[in-house]
Amino acid sequence: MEESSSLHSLKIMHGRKLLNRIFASVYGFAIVALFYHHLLTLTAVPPRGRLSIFMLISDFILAFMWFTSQSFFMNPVTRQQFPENLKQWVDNKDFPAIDIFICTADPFREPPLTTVNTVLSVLAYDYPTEKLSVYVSDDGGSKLILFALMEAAEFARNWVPYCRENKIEARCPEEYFRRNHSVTSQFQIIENLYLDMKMRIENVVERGEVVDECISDPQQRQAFSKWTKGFTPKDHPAIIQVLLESDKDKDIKGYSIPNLIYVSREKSTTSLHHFKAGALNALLRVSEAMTNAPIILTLDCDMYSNDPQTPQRVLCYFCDPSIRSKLGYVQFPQRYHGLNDDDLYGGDNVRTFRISPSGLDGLGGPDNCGTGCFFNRRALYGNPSSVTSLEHSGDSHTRTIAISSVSVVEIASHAASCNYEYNNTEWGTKVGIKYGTLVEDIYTGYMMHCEGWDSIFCDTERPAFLGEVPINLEDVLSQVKRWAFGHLEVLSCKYSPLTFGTKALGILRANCYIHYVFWPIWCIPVTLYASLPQLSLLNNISIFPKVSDPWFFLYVFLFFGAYAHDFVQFILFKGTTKRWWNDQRMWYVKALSPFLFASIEYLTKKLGITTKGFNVTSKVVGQDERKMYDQSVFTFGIPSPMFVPLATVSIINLIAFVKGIMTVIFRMESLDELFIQLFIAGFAVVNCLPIYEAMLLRSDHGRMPKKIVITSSVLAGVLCIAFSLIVS
Ligand SMILES: O=c1ccn([C@@H]2O[C@H](COP(=O)(O)OP(=O)(O)O[C@H]3O[C@H](CO)[C@@H](O)[C@H](O)[C@H]3O)[C@@H](O)[C@H]2O)c(=O)[nH]1
Ligand SMILES: [Mn+2]
Repeated sequence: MEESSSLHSLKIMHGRKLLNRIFASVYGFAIVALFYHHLLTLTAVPPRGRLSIFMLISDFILAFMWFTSQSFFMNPVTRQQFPENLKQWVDNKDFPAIDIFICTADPFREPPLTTVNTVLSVLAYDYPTEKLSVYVSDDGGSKLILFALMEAAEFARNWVPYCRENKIEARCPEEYFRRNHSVTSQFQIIENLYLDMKMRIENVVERGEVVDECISDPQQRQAFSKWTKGFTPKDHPAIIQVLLESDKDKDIKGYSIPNLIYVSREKSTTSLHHFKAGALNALLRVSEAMTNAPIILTLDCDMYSNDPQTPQRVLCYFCDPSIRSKLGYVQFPQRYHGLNDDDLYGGDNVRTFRISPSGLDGLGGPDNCGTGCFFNRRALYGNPSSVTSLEHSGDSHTRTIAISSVSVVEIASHAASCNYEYNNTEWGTKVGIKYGTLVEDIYTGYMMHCEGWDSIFCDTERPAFLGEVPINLEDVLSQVKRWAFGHLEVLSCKYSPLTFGTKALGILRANCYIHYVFWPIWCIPVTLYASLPQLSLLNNISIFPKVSDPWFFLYVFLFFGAYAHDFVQFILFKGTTKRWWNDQRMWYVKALSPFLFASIEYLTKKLGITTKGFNVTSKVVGQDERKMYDQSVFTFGIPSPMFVPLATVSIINLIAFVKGIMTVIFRMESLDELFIQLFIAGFAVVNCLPIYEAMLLRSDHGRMPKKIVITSSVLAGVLCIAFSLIVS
């Protein structure tokens, strides 16, 4: 596929592949040696022998995670797309229709203006307008969202032709006006229109309701009348409102404009809703009744399009007859705007959203990450060879009745009802986005792979989509906790990658998913490594080889080898040293806190004590918060229990480190025996510097609350004393 007409290329990076494999072999050998050394130490006299068991457990888990992670590096590939060659393969008029699904759930955590910007950025795609339909799912059932979308529909009539005529690259208006300032009259007209719209939306949101004087059009009034008495976000009938219809509505230049449809699925307190998965499935059914496009793009409300040519890029795959029949989805990485230079909280998640999917790409396809994913509609209805899927492969061309007609809206409303969520349907098990976990994205992609679908990773130079990251620590930790919890649900489900996955995908591919779902287990080795060597150091117990012992070098190699490998991967994905440093620090933070909490919550749920819902990540940014984030200062602010393990561990490490140094200075003892422990404590102390600062030195809103400092200090003290008593 390298001729001048090819649509895409795939290159195996042979050099990298060889290096990765050599490194994996050497490192693997070193791990075997480590276990041999463990065997030798286990026979030593207590307390060292007793402690060694814990270090053995830690190292076993670390080795397991290392082993499963190696699959990501076994077949590195790069891809390129050549959309300029598309016309040789398919006529513009034969482009397949695309249904775009945008989910929002809470107008107060997800500002309607954010959703509006995302909607406008995709309405303005460089794509035949009559083939684009944008469906917005509003899980909050909020008038505010509907109002904002009505405003967006009006503005789109100006915005879409403006972007096309001026070949604008960034078609998210907020971003465009932030970056561009021009004096041309056309620019100023459109900017004023945008600012007016923005003001109206923000006013309504601030007021918290859509009052009568905000509505001018009788048709709009009728739409709002569906919010009858007794309507609550958790209990209301389905609402479907066609806001733009490409057959009827025209932009200001007289051209047709894409469809825009507001959908708020039925909610009832007696039925499960399955969070985002349920919302997407409702859209799947609604869109089937209305436009039934063969390609579906799913987006979170904050992920705006940053490249109007993205659909063409995707067609390079969907229009290639040699891969089309088995292609389940094309995934773009999650990338973000608004990160600070050093990416304080590792929000970029390079490992999760770029390094790992790119590794899976060489083995049969990346995992699905929920947003920025172009699905083959058929793939959501069955395996590649299933007959039933044929019914769903229709194109909007075959449609004859207008989507706003009473009969179509009635069918669509029925499709958005709760009836599909009761036990007897196949939705969420065999059909659509899969239920049963808070990470419906990973699980759905994984099940598609098991059914025989392939996927493709499209990591373009210019990010195709840009989203928002949480910029305060508490939000970051809660998001990670939800993901970790979701992974445990996949790990323990009927189709666990550990059992079903290894059979369906083979060990190499399944390993990647095993690595994902075991994610929270990092909490065990990290917690043990962050406390035991330090507590032992305080009691002068050596648990690692002396510096003069040849085994010492094994530890040095394992530590620096792992970090160097990680660093190189990070840099290859255009990371910087500072970002890498912050990212590795966040890895500890995640392991010590949200992974631990998710595991505990998961156990309590299994025991039937608690339940867990989807805590929507806040996309509202306070000014104070933004300021601290931009200055790269950690925000602890609220007294979250998730900060306790972090603070406790940082105190223990500091005490141990100080004691170790004092021993060297004042007692002039050589640290031959305790060197590794002192090194680990020192490394942790350097990582914890922002925590000490937040505990002791700061007085702003982001400092660590007294309650947390006191609790953690007491806990650290208790641990130190308890440990001394046990080992003495
Ligand atoms: O009941 C719900 C809850 C959430 N959402 C939507 O789901 C999306 C993702 O929610 P968010 O709070 O932003 O979670 P994140 O952790 O940022 O989302 C990541 O992780 C999710 C799985 O946990 C994936 O579904 C997302 O695509 C992925 O971006 C948002 O558009 C929400 O509006 C719903 O539609 N209904
Ligand atoms: Mn999000």
